[in-house]
Amino acid sequence: MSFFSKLRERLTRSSSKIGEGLDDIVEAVPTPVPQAPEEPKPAAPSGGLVGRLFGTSPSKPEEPRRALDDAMLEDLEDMLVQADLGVDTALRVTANIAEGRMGRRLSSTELKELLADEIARIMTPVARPLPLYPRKPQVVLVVGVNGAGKTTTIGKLASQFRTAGKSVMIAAGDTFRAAAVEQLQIWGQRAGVPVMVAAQGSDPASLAYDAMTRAEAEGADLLMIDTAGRLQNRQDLMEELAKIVRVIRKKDPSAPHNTLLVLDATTGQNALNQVETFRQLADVSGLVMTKLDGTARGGVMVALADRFGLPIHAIGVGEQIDDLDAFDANDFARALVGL
Ligand SMILES: Nc1nc2c(ncn2[C@@H]2O[C@H](COP(=O)(O)OP(=O)(O)OP(=O)(O)O)[C@@H](O)[C@H]2O)c(=O)[nH]1
Repeated sequence: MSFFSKLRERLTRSSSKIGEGLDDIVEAVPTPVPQAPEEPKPAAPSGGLVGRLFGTSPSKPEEPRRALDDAMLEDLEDMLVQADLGVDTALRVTANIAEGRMGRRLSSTELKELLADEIARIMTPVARPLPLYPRKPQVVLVVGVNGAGKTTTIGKLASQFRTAGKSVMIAAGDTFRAAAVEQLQIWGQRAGVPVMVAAQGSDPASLAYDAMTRAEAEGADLLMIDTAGRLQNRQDLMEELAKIVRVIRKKDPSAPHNTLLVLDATTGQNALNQVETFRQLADVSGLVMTKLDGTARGGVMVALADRFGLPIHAIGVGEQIDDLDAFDANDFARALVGL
């Protein structure tokens, strides 16, 4: 199954929330024909947005339509806020949809197309795969709260890099949690990648240093370093992360080359707070969003992109090794609105 099919199939809780929300908005106050003008249809559809909107659109003549007015915009805004886009983003998206269309009679399909387009416009600049550098080892520091999906993401990424012919090494930097280390070892085995561990409770920075030394000696392309996610004591965590960075910079002043923040989509708006917090703790260079399957809160991705503009490198839609892929703005936007 292609990742897009998987995304569309697994994003159903978010997409039905938005898709059905849009159906309800249009059907709440259907405008009888022909009280108000419809969206103008060009004579010859030419593909792209115009073609999708007016030419090949599956919108049938009998589809209910509602004239775009302030009340409809307010409904749209409320629905988007409830779908976790956040107030600012919902306002901006709604205003853009309204521009030049007041009074037009829109079908739900047309509204979905318009919304997908607005979402894609916000998300396209942040849809950037994890950049790969010629530097060996490229050091990828992985941060995020416990349970966000760091271990799983490291395992999935390691497996994909291996498949792409890269040699990868993992350092289990959450040395306090034996279970976290074990999980990482299991993922390492699955991905066919060595996992460096240290005694429970030992200094993660010292493990990071040893891992750097080994990765350099073995000529590894990538070193992925897992970290603890205890936000209960921010000061400790900040010092721990700062020390890891200090120590690996003794080996390579340009490291870490990426600091990935892993976020759990099911936390909704809380993901925004986590970005704020981790940006104070570490120099976050990009995001990975996990658990988009089984949550109705996928809209938070749009809020994240709109608020922070940080690259979104990958998204996770399940627990299996191939359930992570690069983030594609158009695929995501269309899947999210239920198209
Ligand atoms: N449904 C779903 N579950 C996921 C996804 N990514 C991770 N998980 C699950 O989320 C749980 C936590 O993931 P971990 O990778 O262990 O999270 P972590 O951030 O390393 O957490 P700690 O090990 O507690 O620090 C596990 O049960 C994973 O299987 C995803 O994309 N979808």
